[in-house]
Amino acid sequence: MTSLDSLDGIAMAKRRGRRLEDTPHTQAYREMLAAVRGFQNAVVQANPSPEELAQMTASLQEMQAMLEAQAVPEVERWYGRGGGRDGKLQLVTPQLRIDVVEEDRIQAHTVAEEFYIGMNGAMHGGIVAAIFDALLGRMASGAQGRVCRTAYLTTNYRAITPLNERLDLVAKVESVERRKRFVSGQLWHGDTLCAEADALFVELLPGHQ
Ligand SMILES: CCCCCCCCCCCCCCCC(=O)SCCNC(=O)CCNC(=O)[C@H](O)C(C)(C)COP(=O)(O)OP(=O)(O)OC[C@H]1O[C@@H](n2cnc3c(N)ncnc32)[C@H](O)[C@@H]1OP(=O)(O)O
Repeated sequence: MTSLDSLDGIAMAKRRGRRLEDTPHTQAYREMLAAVRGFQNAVVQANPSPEELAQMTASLQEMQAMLEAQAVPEVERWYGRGGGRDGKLQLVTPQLRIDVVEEDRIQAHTVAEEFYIGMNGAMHGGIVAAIFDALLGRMASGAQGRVCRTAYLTTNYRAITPLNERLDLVAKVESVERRKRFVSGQLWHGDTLCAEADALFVELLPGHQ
């Protein structure tokens, strides 16, 4: 562990929350992550032949070794940064695009690819919750970039959330009490409310992880 691995949560978030500089090198990283997304979508849809599987496994192991040789401490990583209206460089959820940011309300949209499938064309419920965690966390963070953690997040699934279709999201601050921000969110497919969530985010204190 290096000294940079042991920053407190606020210091780490301030370092990791900075927008990633746009250089040919970081652009190449963005393109690689987009290729990984494409690969994930292809993986879940294909039943390759044994020969193809052996070939792909060998290639993947080679690429994994290349990446492992370039591993850096969390604070220096590009993964998870990005920010702005195009969302972060990450693979946990579909890419979230922020359309409107107000003091107590955010509007965003996304399209979830095949990788995020649960069953029978519906998005996996854990991914729906992860989308809310990211969006509501962004809402709690606000323009000031408060560093918060999720204390609880309750998701209600009202209708199937479809893949490969535009989904609209809205997040609101319901109330604020000291370090606590109670926020809510909705996920819509057209006129259909697919899911809604209530969450509490607590602002970290210096020294908190
Ligand atoms: C579209 C988007 C594009 C992206 C664009 C980038 C945006 C960039 C932002 C990203 C945002 C990501 C957001 C992800 C965030 C995680 O996913 S974090 C990971 C999941 N969460 C965790 O691991 C948290 C684990 N829990 C903890 O660390 C601690 O319990 C907490 C939550 C920090 C609270 O601990 P604490 O600071 O010691 O607080 P504590 O004194 O116990 O309690 C403070 C108050 O909260 C209350 N409280 C605490 N926990 C609870 C609870 N579970 N239930 C009810 N009340 C509670 C207490 O009762 C107390 O209330 P009051 O006495 O003030 O009335």
